[in-house]
Amino acid sequence: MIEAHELTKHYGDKTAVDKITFTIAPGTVTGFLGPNGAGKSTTMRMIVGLDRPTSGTVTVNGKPYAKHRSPLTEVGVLLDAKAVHTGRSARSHLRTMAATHGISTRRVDEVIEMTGLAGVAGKRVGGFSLGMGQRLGIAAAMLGDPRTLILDEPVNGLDPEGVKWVRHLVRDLAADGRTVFLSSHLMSEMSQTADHLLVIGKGRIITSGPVQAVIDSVSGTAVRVRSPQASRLADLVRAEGATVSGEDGVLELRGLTTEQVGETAAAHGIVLHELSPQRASLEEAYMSLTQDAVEFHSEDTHHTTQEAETR
Ligand SMILES: Nc1ncnc2c1ncn2[C@@H]1O[C@H](COP(=O)(O)OP(=O)(O)OP(=O)(O)O)[C@@H](O)[C@H]1O
Repeated sequence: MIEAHELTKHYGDKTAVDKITFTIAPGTVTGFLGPNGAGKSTTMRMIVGLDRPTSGTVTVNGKPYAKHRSPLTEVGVLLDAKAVHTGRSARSHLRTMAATHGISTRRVDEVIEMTGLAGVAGKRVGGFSLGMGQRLGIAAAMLGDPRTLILDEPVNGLDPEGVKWVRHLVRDLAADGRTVFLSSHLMSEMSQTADHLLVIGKGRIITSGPVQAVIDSVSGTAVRVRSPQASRLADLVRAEGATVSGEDGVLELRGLTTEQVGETAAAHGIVLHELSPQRASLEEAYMSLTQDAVEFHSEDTHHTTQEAETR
């Protein structure tokens, strides 16, 4: 469980995190989303005591991180996988970490096995690929068998097999009753991995809630209907308050549920060839939610090409 209350961080004049209050519940995977510079890493760093809040509080499993006597067994953290630049082997790096926290070497071997590093555990970490570094970072986070995991961009640099592995790993950890809080810019991956979302922009919470509720709050659900009597159905559902668009026997309705549309059709003997909810993707919802919070807008590609041509 992670609980933040009015958590705030200023860097000089810059407000990186602005009075955010949230609870990350155990037994769930909570995705932390937001554009570059939104304040995700700063929030995660404050949770694990690497940055001191300017004001407000944050606790993990009921206490500030620094107050835990054995933090590694409470909270597993992956913040910057590239941070481990060492000439030591992966095994020796993990053993050193384990030794300073009273964790057995058997557990080191377990996490090496669990993260698929067995074949390279004797190799120098400095020579690791980005993906191997991520796996090592996850192994280190898992070392103390913690109740809470905080993972900043855990799939960054992983190949598709690695991405799938992280997805299953975090889902299993949450199913075990653990708290998993992870950030990612990969929306399709997040929609498959997370139960809940916390979306921030410019240091403030934009929205939070179950993934589908967040998507529906933005787009609402449209209903697609195909019928040989489409125009008659369109008149009926309009009378019930739906907005209708479409042509050639295919309608897209908003404002009614699939159940309501089906029942209206049945009550008037209208034949349906298709009746399906049309949900927006998380990516579409995310873009719409964060459009005012993006600090670093990309230039329009077309525009850039034209500029390049005139140079
Ligand atoms: N040590 C620092 N000193 C000054 N400003 C900082 C520092 N760390 C972060 N910031 C600023 O705080 C804001 C939030 O940064 P943060 O790294 O938390 O965002 P983020 O959501 O993790 O972004 P990204 O998705 O790019 O990793 C940014 O404007 C950033 O420039």
